[in-house]
Amino acid sequence: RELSCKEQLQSISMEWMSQICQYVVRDLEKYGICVVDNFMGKERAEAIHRSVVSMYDSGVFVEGETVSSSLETTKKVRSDKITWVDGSESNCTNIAVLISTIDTIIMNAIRMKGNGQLGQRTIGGRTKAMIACYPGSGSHYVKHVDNPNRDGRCITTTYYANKDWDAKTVGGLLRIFPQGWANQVVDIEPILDRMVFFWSDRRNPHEVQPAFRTRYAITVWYFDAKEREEARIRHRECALKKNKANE
Ligand SMILES: O=C(O)CCC(=O)Nc1cc2ccccc2cn1
Ligand SMILES: [Mn+2]
Repeated sequence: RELSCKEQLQSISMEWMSQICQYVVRDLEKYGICVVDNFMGKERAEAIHRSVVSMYDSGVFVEGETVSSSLETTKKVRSDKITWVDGSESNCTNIAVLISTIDTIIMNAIRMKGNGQLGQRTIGGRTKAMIACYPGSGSHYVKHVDNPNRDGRCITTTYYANKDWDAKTVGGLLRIFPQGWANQVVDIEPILDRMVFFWSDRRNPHEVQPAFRTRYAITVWYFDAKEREEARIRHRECALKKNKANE
């Protein structure tokens, strides 16, 4: 019988967990970026790869929105296809284990800090998991900031599910331009079972370079409780203003 999500989680040793949390806390606070390899282990990583491939083949992915740079030309700023899952969907048990593992790491990283904060942030909630597929043939994502205007998202966590990826031949690098590092860039190959954590705000502009092979990534964003609440209030106020204007 397939182990339940809970049983699978328990099998992940607590020792490993606390090791990873230390890296995440240290690297996020020091560099704003943390890369962890062999995050789920080879067997589970390959199962996640199979799950996202079969989901993609089943046609549930939709176009990532294209932001028109001006009226006449709707320049394609991104060409990924996405689908959102919470892990309860069919064929998503492994993704549910991935999401729970990231949750545990983030929550324990905060507990480790003692003051209940990670980088002066109090984490309060997260998005569902966004599975993105770059269908190859040069698909990319132009340089952007995930959260430029305080929408509440504070940590971006992206997991890569690409077998035998070789960026020298098929591109697809995640390139981060960390603010305050002069003109240094951080190039991250989207290899199988690699997990990346980085601050979602203007500290980490990043791009996905053109990929010439199908490229899968699973992203979960964690909210800063205070910033999220403030964003909700601003959102409600501007909705009220709009209603008043329409009356
Ligand atoms: O796949 C990677 O290496 C990262 C790709 C990436 O930056 N994806 C992404 C996807 C997004 C989708 C909606 C809104 C904001 C978004 C910001 N970033
Ligand atoms: Mn992004």
